[in-house]
Amino acid sequence: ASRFEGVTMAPPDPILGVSEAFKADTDPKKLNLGVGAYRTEELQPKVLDVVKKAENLMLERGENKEYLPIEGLAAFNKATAELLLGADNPILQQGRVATIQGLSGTGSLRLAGAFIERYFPGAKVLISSPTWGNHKNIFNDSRVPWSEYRYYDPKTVGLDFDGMIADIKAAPEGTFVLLHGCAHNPTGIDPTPEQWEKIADVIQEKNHIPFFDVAYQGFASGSLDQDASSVRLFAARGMEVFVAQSYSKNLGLYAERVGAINVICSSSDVATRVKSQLKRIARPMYSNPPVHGARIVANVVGDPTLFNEWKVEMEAMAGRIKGVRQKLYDSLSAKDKSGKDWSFILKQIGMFSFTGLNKAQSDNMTDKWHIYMTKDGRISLAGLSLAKCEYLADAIIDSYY
Ligand SMILES: Cc1ncc(COP(=O)(O)O)c(CN[C@@](C)(CC(=O)O)C(=O)O)c1O
Repeated sequence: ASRFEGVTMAPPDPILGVSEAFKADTDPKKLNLGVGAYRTEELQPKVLDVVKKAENLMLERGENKEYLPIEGLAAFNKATAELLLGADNPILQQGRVATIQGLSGTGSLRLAGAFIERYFPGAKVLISSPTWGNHKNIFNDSRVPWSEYRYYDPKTVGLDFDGMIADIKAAPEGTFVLLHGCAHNPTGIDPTPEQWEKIADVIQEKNHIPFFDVAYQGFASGSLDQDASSVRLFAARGMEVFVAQSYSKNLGLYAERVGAINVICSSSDVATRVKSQLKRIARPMYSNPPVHGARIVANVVGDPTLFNEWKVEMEAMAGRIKGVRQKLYDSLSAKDKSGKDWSFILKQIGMFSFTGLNKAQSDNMTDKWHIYMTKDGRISLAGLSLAKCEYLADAIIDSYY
């Protein structure tokens, strides 16, 4: 008998497990609207042209494979903080940001979770209801307690803003409030600029610590600056802020695992100490991060021509998704005689649409129509083509009623 008798079978991941089921499906009509990974109109993965150009540059230079420092590639850390806050942000000149290159968004969130567990014993993280499924795993495994603030209102298929504010206000002073910088996952519903001001007010009033997860900067609206406006608003108020970043979606570096954790601190002295302790946590966790993707980001951002080309490609990706949103809305509106209002599909932003389909209805989408989606009713429009919108609309209407 094995020594591992006690090890039971883990359930498939609610998001990544959907891709596994999709791969196993042999039906030619199958459609993967599960994982938030960008596909072209031909439903193929996309390596951005600027990424290929940056890699060719790197190959010509023949760079070495020496270990990076624990905190990552310096040129990347500089570029990522400037992208987030704006290169001319006085916070950067004052040296008040501790930036550590992390293993993409997930690894950066995890590093922050370990830091919170170590330096804020008893503190809790407040996460949106619903939120990205892996947030709960990350804080559970970091041994940081969490609870939820109201976010999605099924009645209005919109933001339950009053509920959100009330729950943040009711949390014990010094709670970490996890906020999606833009393109909320899974709802695709973002606060308005006025609502962000009020969210910042209540967080300041309660002396909470804002913790942004920025996984879609530039990918949501097509503008890097617009998508960072919520974070910059909080930073401009002089708050100390955690911000996790990811280049999986906006630069298509999914499997390169490129991201960062930024801690905006009240002084450069504090930032220096915070950075030193984040390094101390990273060293026994993975020692130092992978160099390839970080060099790609540094090269793209560091070269004005490549940087501008990246912005054009990002706008094109965001634009393609807006195009399928419109086509899906038109198809549903044309086919659905019930008069249901499907306009939430147009109002939502980013790569997801929260359809309101329940688990049984989502199962029907898969079992009968071979359309793969997460069981919370989320569909990734990044995996949808214009050509497939009619088919998807038929499946949604068949499953809804
Ligand atoms: C809000 C949010 N934060 C962090 C991440 C982490 O991404 P990274 O580790 O690759 O940087 C994701 C990715 N969420 C995806 C796109 C993929 C996933 O589940 O990992 C999703 O389908 O929701 C995300 O949606």
